[in-house]
Parts: sequence; C-alpha cells; structure tokens
Amino acid sequence: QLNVVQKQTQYNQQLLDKLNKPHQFWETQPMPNINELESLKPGPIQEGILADVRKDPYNLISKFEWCNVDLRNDEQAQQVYTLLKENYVEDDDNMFRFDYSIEFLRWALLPPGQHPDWIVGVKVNQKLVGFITGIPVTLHIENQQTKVKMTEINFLCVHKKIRANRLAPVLIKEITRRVHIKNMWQAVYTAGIVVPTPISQTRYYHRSLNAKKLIEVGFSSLSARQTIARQQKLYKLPEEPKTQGLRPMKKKDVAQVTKLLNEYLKQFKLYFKYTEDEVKHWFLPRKDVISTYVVEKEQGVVTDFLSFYNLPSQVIKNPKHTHLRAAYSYYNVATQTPIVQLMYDALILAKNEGYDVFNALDIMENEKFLKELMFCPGDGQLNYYLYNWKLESNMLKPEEIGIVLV
Ligand SMILES: CNCCCN(C)c1ncc(F)c(N2CC(C(=O)NCc3cnc4ccccn34)C2)n1
Repeated sequence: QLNVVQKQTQYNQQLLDKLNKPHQFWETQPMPNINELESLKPGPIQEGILADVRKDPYNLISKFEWCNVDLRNDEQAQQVYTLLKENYVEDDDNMFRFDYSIEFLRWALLPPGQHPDWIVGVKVNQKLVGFITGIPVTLHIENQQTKVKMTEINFLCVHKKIRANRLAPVLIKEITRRVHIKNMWQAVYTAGIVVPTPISQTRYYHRSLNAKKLIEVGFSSLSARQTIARQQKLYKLPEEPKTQGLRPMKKKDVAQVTKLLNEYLKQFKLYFKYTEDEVKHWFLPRKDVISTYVVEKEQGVVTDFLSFYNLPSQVIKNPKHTHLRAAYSYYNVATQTPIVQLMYDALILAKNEGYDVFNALDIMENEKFLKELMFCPGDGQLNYYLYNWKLESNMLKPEEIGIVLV
C-alpha cells in the first residue's frame, strides 16, 4: 500500500517539475535559446577544454550499470533489437512502432572509424534497459570553409517500464562525455519532438505503393467519395523502371558514385563529405537494408543514382497485418536524368521490392518531385539539431539540408 502512495507521489512530483521547468535539462546544455539567437556569434557556443572532461562515467542509480554494446555479437545485437522493437519511437496515436532490424543496426552503427564506446547501453541484472549511440561524421556547416569532426547521435531509447527516472538525460550526458574525451565538441541529431532549439523543421511525405494495405493498417484513410479500387488505380505504377541503364550499384561503381555524391552535396548548407570507404559502407546494396541503383550510360559512365533504406514499422494492434513495409528516400543524385523520372523509377523499384509506402522528407531537392509523384504530407515532423554550434542563419530551410539520418 505504501509503495503505491510513494509511486503516486513520485509521479505527481514529476508532473509538477515538467509544468514548472519543461526543458530543465536542455537549459543546461550549450544550445542557443530563443533570446540568444541574436547575440551569439556563429560557431562553437562553448569552447571545449579536454582537461575539464570528467574521466569516469556518470553515476547511475543502484543496480543500473553502463555497458558498451558489441553489435557484431549476435546475443548483444539481439538485445538491442528487442529493446528498440518494444520501446522505440511510436506515432502519436501509438498505432506503429519502428522495427529496425539487426542487419540495419549493424549498417547504421558500424561505419568506418566507429568507436566501440559510442554504442552505449544501460543494464539492470544483465537486461538492456537503456541505449544511445554515436557515430563519427565530418559535417560541412553553411559557408564555413572548415569542416567539423563531430558525432551523429541516434537511437536514444529507455525501456517503457523505467521511464520518468531521468535516465535519458544521463544517457545524453554520458555519450557527450565520451565524445568530449575524444576532443570532439559538436553533435548532429534529429527528433520528431521539439526541444531547444531546432536548426531546421522538416516534414515527411508519403507515396502510397500498396493502397489497400495502407488503408487496412490505418496508415491512410478513405474519404467519403474514395474507394479502395479508386485509390489502387490512382497510385498504380508501371511494372518496370523507365530509365535506360538503371541497375543495382556494384563495387566497381564506388569511385564514380563518391565523386557524384560529394559534388552534388556542395549546394547545401549542411552536408557530409564521403570517402570511398564510406560510400562502400553506406551505399553498396544490403538485402532488406539499403538499395542503391545507378544509371550507367555508354562506356560505363555513371551519371545518376538513387537510394532508399528499409525501415519497417510494427503495426501494434491489427488483426490482419503485423508490419508496415516502408522505404525511406536516402540520397538521390540526378545529373543527366530528370529528378522526377529518377524518383518515379525509385517508386517502381520499391514497389517491386515489396514496399507498401515510400517516405521522403522535404529536404534537398525533394520538393521537385513530391507533388508531381503524388506524395502526401504526413503528420510527422523531423527536427534537425546541432549541439554546441551557433549557425549564421538561425534556421535553415529544409531544402538547405543535405544530410539524411536513419
Ligand atoms: C534519426 N531518426 C529519425 C528517423 C526516425 N524516423 C524515420 C521518424 N522519426 C519521426 C517521425 F515522425 C517519422 N515519421 C515517418 C512518418 C511516418 O511514417 N509516420 C507514421 C509512422 C509509421 N511508423 C511509425 C513509427 C514511428 C513514428 C511514426 N510512424 C513520420 N519517422
């Protein structure tokens, strides 16, 4: 009886805290708040001093302990998979939850130059209950000549049963410490929620590939005048792509794809620079993870490429379907082929690979094809964040963003 009262008291206190100081944690972080947006000069907000970095991990409540997760180890990878499958991001109506596969997590978190202590877990009695990750990236910011070595943060997740223990802020502080200790002082991350202070607010768009399934799982709904048959006809696609020379990317294409990609990305205010090793990792096709197709003209010249990644969602309660198969637009470079035609082929390829929906953000040049190819704006907003960096311009327009986080 007593611990019920205690639990209720703890919960009430947490509610009060939230109401009084909603961003208590974020106000302690080097992120520009509203009124600083004018005064801060562009560049790092706080100078990093290596000597001041705490050498030991942050304290955890008793019975909780830190661990570095080795995703190459099947058991540990399985633990991460299960934690995310059951506790990671859901839509606002709790109808869907991401179901990142083990092979996808290995792709996303084991790029060249990865640091083992940046795959951070929290365990209780050997059970994984908390998770956060970083990967090393080199980010080009606005017109800064300098490129900034930093971390890309992702997969922050706390088990549903132990939320409101303030574990998330500790996970964030601990991975920040592990980044600082390597003399890196910036981070880039995205989130569906708004916390201080987004550098860009982008929107998701969805193109139906399997209208019937989308209606059955509740992703799409029919208005009075619409029927399933009418929707299927509306979104029907040709059997085969149209572009001559379109084929899956192979190892021999890496050099050309690297040049095409690095050249293409320079037009944006935020973009990564890729080595050939990184292009090998991020773009060579992996079944059920990443699909990349190149357009090869005469004499083996590659003039364009398209890519999309596989991120299924578990359909939480549905009599007929357990999953929604979603392809997400990754990077697409059209130098000879019209971008609308290239992306129309991407839709056809994704449909033929069995996807139900093709998702894209309104970043890069995506606005050029979203309407024409019948994408519909979703309810999902994706906010981009830069940690410890003041931009010249307070916010970037989505079309100025040249990075995709999975
Ligand atoms: C670095 N990591 C960010 C990527 C995580 N990504 C993919 C994500 N972050 C926030 C979102 F808003 C979002 N949306 C895709 C759109 C969508 O499909 N909405 C319906 C839906 C179907 N399944 C799910 C699962 C979770 C949330 C919404 N879901 C909205 N995607």
